Amino acid sequence: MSWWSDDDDEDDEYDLYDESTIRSRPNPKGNRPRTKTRPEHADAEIARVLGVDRGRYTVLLDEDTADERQVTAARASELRRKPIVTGDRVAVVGDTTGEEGTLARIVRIEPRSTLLRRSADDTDDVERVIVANADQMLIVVAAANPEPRTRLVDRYLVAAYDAGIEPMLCVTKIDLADPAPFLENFAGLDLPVFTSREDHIPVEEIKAALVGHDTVVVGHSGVGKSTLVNAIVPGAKRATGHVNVVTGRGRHTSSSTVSLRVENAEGHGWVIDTPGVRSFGLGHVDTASILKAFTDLAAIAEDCPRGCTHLPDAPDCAIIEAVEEGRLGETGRARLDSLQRLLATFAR
Ligand SMILES: Nc1nc2c(ncn2[C@@H]2O[C@H](COP(=O)(O)OP(=O)(O)OP(=O)(O)O)[C@@H](O)[C@H]2O)c(=O)[nH]1
Ligand SMILES: [Zn+2]
Repeated sequence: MSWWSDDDDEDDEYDLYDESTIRSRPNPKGNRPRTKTRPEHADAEIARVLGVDRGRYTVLLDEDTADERQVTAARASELRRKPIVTGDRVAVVGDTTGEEGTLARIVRIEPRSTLLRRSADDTDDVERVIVANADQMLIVVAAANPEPRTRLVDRYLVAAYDAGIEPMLCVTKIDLADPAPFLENFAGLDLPVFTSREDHIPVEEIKAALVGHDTVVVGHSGVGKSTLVNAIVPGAKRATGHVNVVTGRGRHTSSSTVSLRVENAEGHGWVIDTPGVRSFGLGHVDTASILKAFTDLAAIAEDCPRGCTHLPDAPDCAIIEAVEEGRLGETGRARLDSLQRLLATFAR
């Protein structure tokens, strides 16, 4: 089962294993809620969640110090069903030595700077969280085999914009097709673009963009994402698969989300590699969160009539007027086209 398909349900089966079986003594003072009288876990240490696997969390403690270590942890029952995801910063207590067979306990989720979410499909308002605290998204798409799909990239872009995450694009397999026609679709966006082929991956260029950031890497199965990640993070050992020449689909060879450290002479950053995405519903996205990614256009939209859709038939739309008057320069038209394409497809 894909980790994307239903994280919450997975937790159900494993609730058995969390620390709820270890009860604290009953509160002698009576009926105030137990959480209020509990110590505030002042001794808790803050850790980075590297990965989640069947109710167990791999967390990193004392990051960037001599004591840095990976620890296995379970969620405390007081967290109830709050999802904890890769990239979360959490407070852990208990045995945090990380020694074989030990299990620490996650008692708190720290406030998140960003949260990448999806819904089961576009009509679903229930959100699932995917990755926390990423500030960049690297969208990997193949120039061919499988054929690039503008709409899928649009979906990633909207998810990133909605979360306040900066998107970047890497087109792989440029030995198989010229990526230029596909890239024209995104000419109006401030989207850094890398192009890559297996025998000539721009490793240093990509690393330079990743160092100092937490980057979630997304892409459809078979696009060469693992090949790319393995090149950027030597030793990552992301499983690579083979594309079925008939269907163009890859086998789902990388099935879990992992955090990998990416390094160069300047420093390091984190790459969060997600398994091939099959569904990426955007039922929770609204017009405002798409528009806010187009900073310049958003400023102009303040002069739009109330409730303006900014779509081609919108009366007195200030953005459309600005573009028609040439006030947004040569790229203005392309940016408006991109905005309208995303709004028409995803906004509600
Ligand atoms: N021609 C060509 N093939 C490539 C390139 N990059 C990767 N491939 C091949 O594409 C296939 C899929 O690559 P992976 O790296 O496994 O793709 P993935 O996106 O990680 O796929 P999953 O593991 O299924 O998520 C492999 O056979 C690679 O050798 C490229 O630049 N050009
Ligand atoms: Zn408008």
